[in-house]
Amino acid sequence: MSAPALRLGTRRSLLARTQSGHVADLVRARLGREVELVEVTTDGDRSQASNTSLVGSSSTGVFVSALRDALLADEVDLVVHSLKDLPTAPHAGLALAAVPTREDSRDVLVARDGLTLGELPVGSRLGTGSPRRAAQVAALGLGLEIVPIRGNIDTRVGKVTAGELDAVVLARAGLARIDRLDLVTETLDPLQVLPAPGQGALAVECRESDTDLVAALGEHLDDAGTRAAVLAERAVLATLEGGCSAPIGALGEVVEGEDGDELWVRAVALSPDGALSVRSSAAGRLDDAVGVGTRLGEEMLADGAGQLGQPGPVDTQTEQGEER
Ligand SMILES: NCc1[nH]cc(CCC(=O)O)c1CC(=O)O
Repeated sequence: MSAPALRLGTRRSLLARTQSGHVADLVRARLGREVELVEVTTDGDRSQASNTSLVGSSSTGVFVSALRDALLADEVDLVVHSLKDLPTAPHAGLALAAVPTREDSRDVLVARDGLTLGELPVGSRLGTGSPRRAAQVAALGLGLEIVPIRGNIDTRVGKVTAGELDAVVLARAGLARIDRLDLVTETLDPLQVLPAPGQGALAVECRESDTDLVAALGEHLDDAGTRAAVLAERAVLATLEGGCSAPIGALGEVVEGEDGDELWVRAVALSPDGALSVRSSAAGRLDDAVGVGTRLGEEMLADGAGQLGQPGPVDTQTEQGEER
């Protein structure tokens, strides 16, 4: 008798289904297991359906927690998250079984008339719901008006098409996954806009107690370079979260060094208006990814990253309000 089909829990949105379908294909091809997609309805999806505001709930990760609940209730065997939506703290009973090879981690501009950031006239309206994107775009000093927006990719792009906004900033990976890279008018250089920790990467999560599945996913789906990069980026974030509420960007990259692969990490913390920022970088070995990221975060705190925050209960780290 062959093993029963693995149940892969997924949200209903186009991006979620595409990501889940991609991992299901990898599992079929590399583990030789049958996979069945099981739809999990999240509070976030429900409140979108009823058009209720999500304000206040995105910080707790409604999209992530519904999938995790389904895992813990044994309704599904594995789930796929956008890694940048995962809280930095590990979840009891769950294992980050695999981090597959990531998509391009950069942010992109989708602007009217094919314009790039530098070509947008002063006073142009640029939409983003991400404090990290808002602060970094403001820091460029282009005189753009930053307009807070939320909603899924279609909703955000639709505001440009409708003429309500001149441009929006999105994750390139999201557009790539839904096959809409044709919308991109500029890919933003990480020297100007550093992506969110984990951006462009997927997290494959399952029950820690499913040790065979954890091992098989780790062996066949995990990409060591991607895992090292995102572990370092998340270690920067976790370290800064302790003493800093400022928006943070971080990007780890694996480069070939003289003695084999090296991990390079760049990070930025900014005041919400982008006027102040602390930037730093660090390098190290892939098997010391968490150490590299942690030391980088500590150095940024020593450089004053803890003094960049803002008053009020604004959750600057979540970018989930933008997805849905
Ligand atoms: N902001 C929410 C979000 N969470 C994950 C993605 C897709 C890209 C990724 O996997 O990093 C997006 C869309 C975006 O940022 O434009």
